[in-house]
Amino acid sequence: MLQVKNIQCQYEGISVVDDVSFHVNDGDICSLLGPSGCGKTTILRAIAGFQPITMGTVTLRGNCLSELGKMITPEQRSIGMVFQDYALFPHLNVFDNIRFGLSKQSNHAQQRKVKQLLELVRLEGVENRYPHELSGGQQQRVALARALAPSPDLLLMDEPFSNLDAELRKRLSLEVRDILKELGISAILVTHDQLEAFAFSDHIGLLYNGKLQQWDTPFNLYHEPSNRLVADFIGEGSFLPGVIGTELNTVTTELGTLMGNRAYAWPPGTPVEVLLRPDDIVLSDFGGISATIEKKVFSGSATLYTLRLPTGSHVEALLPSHRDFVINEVVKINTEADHLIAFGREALHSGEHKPRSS
Ligand SMILES: Nc1ncnc2c1ncn2[C@@H]1O[C@H](COP(=O)(O)OP(=O)(O)OP(=O)(O)O)[C@@H](O)[C@H]1O
Repeated sequence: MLQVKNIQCQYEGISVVDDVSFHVNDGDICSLLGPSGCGKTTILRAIAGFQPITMGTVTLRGNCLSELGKMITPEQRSIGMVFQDYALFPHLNVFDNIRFGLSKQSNHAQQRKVKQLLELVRLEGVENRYPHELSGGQQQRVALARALAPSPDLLLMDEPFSNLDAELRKRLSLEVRDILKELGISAILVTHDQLEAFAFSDHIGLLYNGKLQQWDTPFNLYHEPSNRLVADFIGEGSFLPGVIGTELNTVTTELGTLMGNRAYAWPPGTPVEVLLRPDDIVLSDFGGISATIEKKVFSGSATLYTLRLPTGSHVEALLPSHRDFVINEVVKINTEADHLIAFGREALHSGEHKPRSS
């Protein structure tokens, strides 16, 4: 339903979004993820109609909204927007804030719609309060209801949960996802919080320096990063040196010969680095490689350990926290990595794609 094709955006002649393309299907919930300044908000503003584009097109349901020299106004786009600071009208109560976008409808239709939305976002009973009389989470729900009131085709959300504490943030983002899924509304969320993007989205676009590095499902972004930049940015993990083995799909490393779920295009003996996620490393009761606990970070049900291997290389392991290892303790480990991603060592730090034969 939304197609963003080869768009470029500039500020004062300098390109900050370059050749970005993706599409959003009906009912799809997506996120734009990336470090500060990578261009997420600029892309969202280009879709909303606040930011001109200097190349490419933005098309919604087949209608071109933006191209070079053309920008349909935000009000004519059938796109709702929720901002980081909620942008509620301080002089209007909750009911009137939500009703704001419905001015073209009859009074009766407005009343009915606002009541439905109050129920949907679970704010019945506070409709007469003013924004300053609401908690952050309640204000965010009002902002959501107001953006949903005109039944937009697409909802855009710019860091909508970032002013909330961690617990509320998590709960509200899942609630909002449920509401959007219930209504079948497509949405794009801008966030720099990857766990939020993982939990919220069907698809995620990872941006770096104004370029889209990968548009994929959260699972693939984590397990099948398309280049080194994505692998570095997403999740925890370590890169272990190895060489392509003689057997198909294998890489020989100091943790043994690892077998992945793909055929590598490099010839045997090519030096590579393999990406090992913390959940790829398991404790081994029989045999295995000795590793020394160097650091540990407790996170409730699991502990993230940094382990030093005999050669001095490091890997990370996420282990159930009921077994509590101490710093400098030596443990035996093995790998269980189905998605064995390798990068050519010559491509390190260049962000170059890994060769794949299939
Ligand atoms: N009005 C402006 N004038 C000039 N440069 C701008 C303007 N707005 C943003 N930029 C620059 O454009 C680039 C992209 O900014 P953008 O706000 O899209 O990034 P972002 O990924 O949303 O960042 P953040 O996560 O920090 O909000 C940045 O380098 C930023 O400094």
